[in-house]
Amino acid sequence: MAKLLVVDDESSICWGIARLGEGMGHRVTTAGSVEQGLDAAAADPPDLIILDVRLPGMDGLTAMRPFRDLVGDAPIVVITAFGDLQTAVRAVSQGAFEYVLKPFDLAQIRSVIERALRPAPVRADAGDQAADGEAALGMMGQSAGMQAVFHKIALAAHADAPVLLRGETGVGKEVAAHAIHHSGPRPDAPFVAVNVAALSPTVAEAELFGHTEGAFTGAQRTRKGLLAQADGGTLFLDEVGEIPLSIQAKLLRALDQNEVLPVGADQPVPTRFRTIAATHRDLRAMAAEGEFRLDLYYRLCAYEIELPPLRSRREDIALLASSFVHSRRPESTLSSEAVAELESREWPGNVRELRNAIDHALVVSHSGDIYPEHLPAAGGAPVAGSDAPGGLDSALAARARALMADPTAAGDVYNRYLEQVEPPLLKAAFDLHGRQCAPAARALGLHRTTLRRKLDQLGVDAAP
Ligand SMILES: Nc1ncnc2c1ncn2[C@@H]1O[C@H](COP(=O)(O)OP(=O)(O)OP(=O)(O)O)[C@@H](O)[C@H]1O
Repeated sequence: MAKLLVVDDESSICWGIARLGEGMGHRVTTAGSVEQGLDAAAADPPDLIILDVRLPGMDGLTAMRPFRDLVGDAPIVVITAFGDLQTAVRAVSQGAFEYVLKPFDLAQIRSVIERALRPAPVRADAGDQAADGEAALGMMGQSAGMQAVFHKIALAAHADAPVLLRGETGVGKEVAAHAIHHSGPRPDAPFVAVNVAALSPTVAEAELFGHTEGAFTGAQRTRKGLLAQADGGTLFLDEVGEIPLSIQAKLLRALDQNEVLPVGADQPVPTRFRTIAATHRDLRAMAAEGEFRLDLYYRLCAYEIELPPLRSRREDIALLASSFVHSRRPESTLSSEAVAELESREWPGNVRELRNAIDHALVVSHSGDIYPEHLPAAGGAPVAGSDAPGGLDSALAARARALMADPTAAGDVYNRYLEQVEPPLLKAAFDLHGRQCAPAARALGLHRTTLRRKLDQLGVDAAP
């Protein structure tokens, strides 16, 4: 039997966990505030603490240190309804055993209790480093998908394992890489970002590994490569799927041996850094096709974090959009109609595209608030480098959703939708057939007078 202490101001949660703990054969004490919890822990130190973050008086995260002083290494499980990146990072960096999001089910808590009380052969000491670099932690998201990402970032920050960030273009892989670096133990060490796709294959080797004076035409002096510049810090390899095969073996050797051989040099230069790589491509599939070395893939991907596309976490759109508006022009607000329109779109370019749409709207709306008419047209060109379905289907789906969300279209959505998609078809057919109604109508399978009437309505000069 173990002693559990539950600190939460929601009595129903205390009650539920207490019944669960007792059912598991443990003795459970509950407290509605940190202050009461500290008194209880001082009187009878528990073997496990389950601690809420938002509490009246001192908050749960601040309370972790005084609890630690009382209970030593006993596991502390943090629970919160308000997960954000800072909370996750602070909880993990202060040695939380686990970070559980509300609402949770009791089966989840049961499994955490079982694991927390299991004697651990080695318990990782997450150390005492406060999470600095808060500026880099401006990563936002309230969706369950982003909460899970924050948790993984927090775990990754305090491990040295190579991280692979996966996700479509614009989902936030680079901000996540910064967050991992700045939340880790060496936030002031160099963070060297390399966009591999932007490196020309001819100079990639010299850029990455450096070169000696005279190593090739134009190499007028010795230059330190990016891998050597990252020494002691983090190397962020963006678009790592684009790295030329010819360089992959040399990169793998450098990562394995913690040294690089600059072009033209005969002596390696030591360098030790953590790698964070990012890609929107499926590296495993590339490896199967022989386009990416499998051994390099394994070397880069000890820990994988998948960033979900924005269309699968629509609840983040209003939060992100409002904060982009606020950070650029605090006196403007985003109307609820604009939010509905933004939430209806597909965002193949993800958060980057959303941010650009807000920038566009801020220009168009001059100094006022933002309404749907200020936003750029939905479903722009597919975003380069994206595997997202950015084309016609998503543009049409976005229009459909916008109409469904428009109260003035209620009961007439079908006709209103056709009114929007039909004109480009009719005009294209008309133009393609030399602005002749008869052949255009034949190609479309419409009666000639029907086409003429429709073109008249559109204001297209369709005289026979
Ligand atoms: N969760 C987030 N909170 C706030 N801003 C974000 C978030 N995710 C992305 N952004 C912003 O969106 C833009 C694109 O993000 P980022 O460059 O990290 O994407 P990426 O996945 O690395 O894109 P690419 O694959 O094209 O390089 C940046 O301006 C970034 O600040």
